[in-house]
Amino acid sequence: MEDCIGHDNGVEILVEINMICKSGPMKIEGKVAIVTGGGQGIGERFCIALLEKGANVVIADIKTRQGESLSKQFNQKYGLNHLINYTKSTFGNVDILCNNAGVPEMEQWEKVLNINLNSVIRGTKLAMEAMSTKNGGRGGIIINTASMGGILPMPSGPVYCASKFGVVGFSRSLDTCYESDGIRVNAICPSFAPTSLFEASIDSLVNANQHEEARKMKAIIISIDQVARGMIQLVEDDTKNGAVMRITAAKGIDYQPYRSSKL
Ligand SMILES: NC(=O)C1=CN([C@@H]2O[C@H](COP(=O)(O)OP(=O)(O)OC[C@H]3O[C@@H](n4cnc5c(N)ncnc54)[C@H](O)[C@@H]3O)[C@@H](O)[C@H]2O)C=CC1
Ligand SMILES: CC/C=C\C[C@H](O)/C=C/C=C\C=C\C=C\C(=O)[C@@H](O)C/C=C\CCC(=O)O
Repeated sequence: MEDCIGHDNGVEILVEINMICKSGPMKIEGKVAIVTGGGQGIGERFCIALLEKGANVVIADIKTRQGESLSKQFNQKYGLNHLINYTKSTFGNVDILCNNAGVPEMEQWEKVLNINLNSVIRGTKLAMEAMSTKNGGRGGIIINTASMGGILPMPSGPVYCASKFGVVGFSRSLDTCYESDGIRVNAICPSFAPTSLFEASIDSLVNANQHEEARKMKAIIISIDQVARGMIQLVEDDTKNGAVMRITAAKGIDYQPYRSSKL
């Protein structure tokens, strides 16, 4: 939650007032995490970061071959039982959900909304049922991958942008779930990170002769490691709930200030 606390030379001072949910950081070791779109790119890096912290990780990806091959690699590196490969069977005690799968702007715009927004809503609702302390669950954290395109307009990807604005609004609106269900929901908004999705978007711009736009995007690139660090920070910081984390080349990891979360 953020509120305006005053004015300084006409500039409103915004401050984040985040509810303190629990004392001490959330321990990731031994927790069960699901990462959608975990087969490559940002999601793959999320899986590694969670495994390094000792979580059990379920990789949920449409590219099953990639997911299976990663499972094998991760099992060798992080030991057996560190990977649970069938999402449904683990939903009983899921602690962390990273709703991360996503696609870039494409002609079939309904598909963009289905994957980038509807799946995030569906996944969140399913996980909340499993996590809710009201249903005997032990609470948990949901991190929805949005984008800086969920904060700023994107003339080259209006539907992608709409989907990510949706993810941000949805995640912020669920900040009350901690009180009733023991679940924190946060959104993470990276700028541009070097992945297949990013490369595909650059190619589309180049094919459309939008070289300047492509150049600008490449000039403010961040690393997928930075994004994973942000995700771990959101998981471990129990004070973050309904927060919108930005990750940009200009400012690194910080939070989007909003005037008020409530009507
Ligand atoms: N790369 C970038 O510059 C940025 C990406 N993002 C977001 O980060 C997330 C991950 O993107 P990247 O790693 O860049 O892309 P990527 O294309 O490298 O990886 C996306 C993964 O999601 C999977 N996926 C796609 N549709 C799926 C579905 N229906 N079910 C399950 N898995 C599915 C793909 O198979 C792929 O493994 C996306 O939500 C994207 O919008 C946000 C900001 C910046
Ligand atoms: C279409 C697919 C390509 C990339 C996917 C990605 O999700 C899209 C990102 C869209 C927009 C990114 C904008 C990034 C902007 C910046 O990093 C800086 O201009 C903003 C810097 C600081 C913002 C904080 C502030 O307002 O002070």
